[in-house]
Amino acid sequence: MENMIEVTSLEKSFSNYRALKDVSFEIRKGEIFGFLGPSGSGKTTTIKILTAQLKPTSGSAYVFGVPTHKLQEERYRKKIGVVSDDTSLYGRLSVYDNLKLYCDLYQVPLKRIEVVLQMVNLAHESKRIVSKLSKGMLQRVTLARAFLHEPELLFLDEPTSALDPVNTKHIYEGLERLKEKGTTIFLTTHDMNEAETLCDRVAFLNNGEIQLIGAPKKLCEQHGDPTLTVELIDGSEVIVPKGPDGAQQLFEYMSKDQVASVQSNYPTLGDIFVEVTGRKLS
Ligand SMILES: Nc1ncnc2c1ncn2[C@@H]1O[C@H](COP(=O)(O)OP(=O)(O)OP(=O)(O)O)[C@@H](O)[C@H]1O
Repeated sequence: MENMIEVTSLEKSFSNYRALKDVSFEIRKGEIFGFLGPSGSGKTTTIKILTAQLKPTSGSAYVFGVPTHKLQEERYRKKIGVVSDDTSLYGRLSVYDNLKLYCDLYQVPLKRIEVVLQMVNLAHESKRIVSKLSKGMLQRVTLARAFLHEPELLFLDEPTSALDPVNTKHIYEGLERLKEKGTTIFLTTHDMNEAETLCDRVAFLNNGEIQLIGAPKKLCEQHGDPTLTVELIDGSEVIVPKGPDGAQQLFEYMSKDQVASVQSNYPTLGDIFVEVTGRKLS
């Protein structure tokens, strides 16, 4: 599969502080890739380098097969969408007028506004003045704006941090739809559930270093305990090993109709993060 992003031995220092240390990863076309790390681990710095807002100190970063400094060119800018804390919306204008300005800038038909407002559950709020919106609504307008020009590559810096569960679910559905259309998504989050729900692969970032990369399910299997917990109908629990011995035990419980449930003993991504980095994510 074609790579959308290729980062090799990336370093970023601010004065003497090394914010990114020998960071390497690639992101395939059409993937949702999660960058997970606690506050200060270097997630935003990475996004800023990948969107040409910051220059790396050393190492290389390629997006669409070109070095990131070329991304300022209009033909590449049009293919990228970025959502971060910095909303850059016009406070005195309505939601609709903010999006209209963006349509003009990116030569997008105005009918897209309705589509993206529906994606972020703001279809009935288009006349609201931006300065009067809640933090969560602002976050959703920023997402709508990033979806407007149907970018090939989306950078989302903690896209649901201000959202309630209903709107979070709405955004997840929107992101899944974009993925189905082939959009590649680079997502940073503190939220392990978000990563497990959305991401094809995740990288754990800690103190500017990548400590683990993989598909959430695979990571859980690799770090899992090779046992099953069998809950019996009398309420007791038995741990049985996976494999032929466990199968025999399970068969005996089942043939006596004693099994209420069977569960794999997999850790969550959060458990693995603590195991690998020695620290909690949030
Ligand atoms: N312009 C800057 N000048 C000096 N230090 C900086 C600058 N930008 C980031 N840093 C430092 O680099 C480190 C990584 O910051 P970064 O914003 O990338 O972390 P983060 O993982 O995105 O954190 P958060 O989850 O809180 O947004 C932090 O220690 C931060 O203080």
